[in-house]
Amino acid sequence: MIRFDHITKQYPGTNRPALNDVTLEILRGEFVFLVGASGSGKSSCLRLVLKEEKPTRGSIHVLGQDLGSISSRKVPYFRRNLGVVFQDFRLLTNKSVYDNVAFTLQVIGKSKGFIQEAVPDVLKMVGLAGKASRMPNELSGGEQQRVAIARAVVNKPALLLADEPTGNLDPATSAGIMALLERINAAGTTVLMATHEAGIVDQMQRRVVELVGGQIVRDERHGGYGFTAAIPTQAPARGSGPVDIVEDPDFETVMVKQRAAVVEAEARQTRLAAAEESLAAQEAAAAPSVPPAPQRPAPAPLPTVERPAQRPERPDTAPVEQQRFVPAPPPQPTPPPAPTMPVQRPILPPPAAPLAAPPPPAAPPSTQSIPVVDDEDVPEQLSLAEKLGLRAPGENHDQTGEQNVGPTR
Ligand SMILES: Nc1ncnc2c1ncn2[C@@H]1O[C@H](COP(=O)(O)OP(=O)(O)OP(=O)(O)O)[C@@H](O)[C@H]1O
Repeated sequence: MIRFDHITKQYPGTNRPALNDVTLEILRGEFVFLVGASGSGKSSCLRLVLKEEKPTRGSIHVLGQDLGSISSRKVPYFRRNLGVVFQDFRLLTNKSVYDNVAFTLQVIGKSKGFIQEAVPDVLKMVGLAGKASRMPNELSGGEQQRVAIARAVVNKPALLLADEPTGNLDPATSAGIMALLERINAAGTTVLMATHEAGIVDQMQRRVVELVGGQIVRDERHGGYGFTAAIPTQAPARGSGPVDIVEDPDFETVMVKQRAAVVEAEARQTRLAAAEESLAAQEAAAAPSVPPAPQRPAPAPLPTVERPAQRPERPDTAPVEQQRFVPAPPPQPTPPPAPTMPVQRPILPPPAAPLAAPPPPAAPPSTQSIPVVDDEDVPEQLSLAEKLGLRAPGENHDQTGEQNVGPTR
């Protein structure tokens, strides 16, 4: 699903790498937490998977594709197989909940009929079926994040990347968001989540990959947050009830459809990767001065066993061995010693009723700056559609995104 082979990432103008010789493999269906102190390289990992950044050294394979062989022009198509959720939600503030989710499908040219079926389904899955016509500023923070998750998964991605998705939420609301991500993972979507939330990681006991100074220092099958828990976590607010995620009786029907769609999307991606490999081989044969592309490993077989509807795959079937990664000592300046304070393990509340918190102001869309290194790099400022991988960088589009949207090939 994701493979980093000896990845080093050094940003221009810096004197030490953000990631230093990182080798990591994440298999289909896993739920992986990426933890580590601020600046340890978590977001850099996610940006590399998204191909927002290029590694300085090493190779990355995602969904069977060597990212080094994907041209800038094809990056948006590659990203259609990924869902991305950010800490600041990044909703379109002038569009309703329904339209925020539908927008993702409109820009990739899905039919009106498809959108009219898919959007209510996914809103049901995230527990917002009754709030489709609300505007983002009429929602709580947790609800806004659920819209963002709905938007990320409506296209049935095989892989969901989440960069601190609970960073702006209180503990009770965070627990609800995590329950939702667990259910999405149970439907077959692989989840890679960067987080500082010790309580969540400790509670879920999923695979944990810990970074210190750009190197993996721990890769545990059933991990807790570990020594990086220096960042204080809030106790649940008094009176904040647990969060109702999905109590709709049709929920399991929706999840069955979601599972089938993810399997289908993976099969489509495998076929696409094989076709692109064949095309690359033909192009290489036609241009003898270009060295042949390194051979890609055969795609892993598709899952043949349905996962249980209620429970995600438990770690005892996970393919990772505890503490299997023992990194070499970092050659760069030694990272600060791990804090010796005991790990905080706040108890997460059980899922149940929605919070009545006042809606926070919608976060403005973030414009992340990406350094330009050469012509192959993605442009510095990306629009939302570009950021979502739904439109080629630099491609013309209108202001609202409601007109002239469609497939870019
Ligand atoms: N665009 C950039 N240009 C230069 N340096 C960068 C850039 N992005 C990140 N870095 C540096 O790379 C290192 C890793 O940053 P990264 O954002 O990956 O860390 P992180 O673990 O996600 O941190 P946080 O938890 O605070 O988000 C840091 O030292 C950071 O300053």
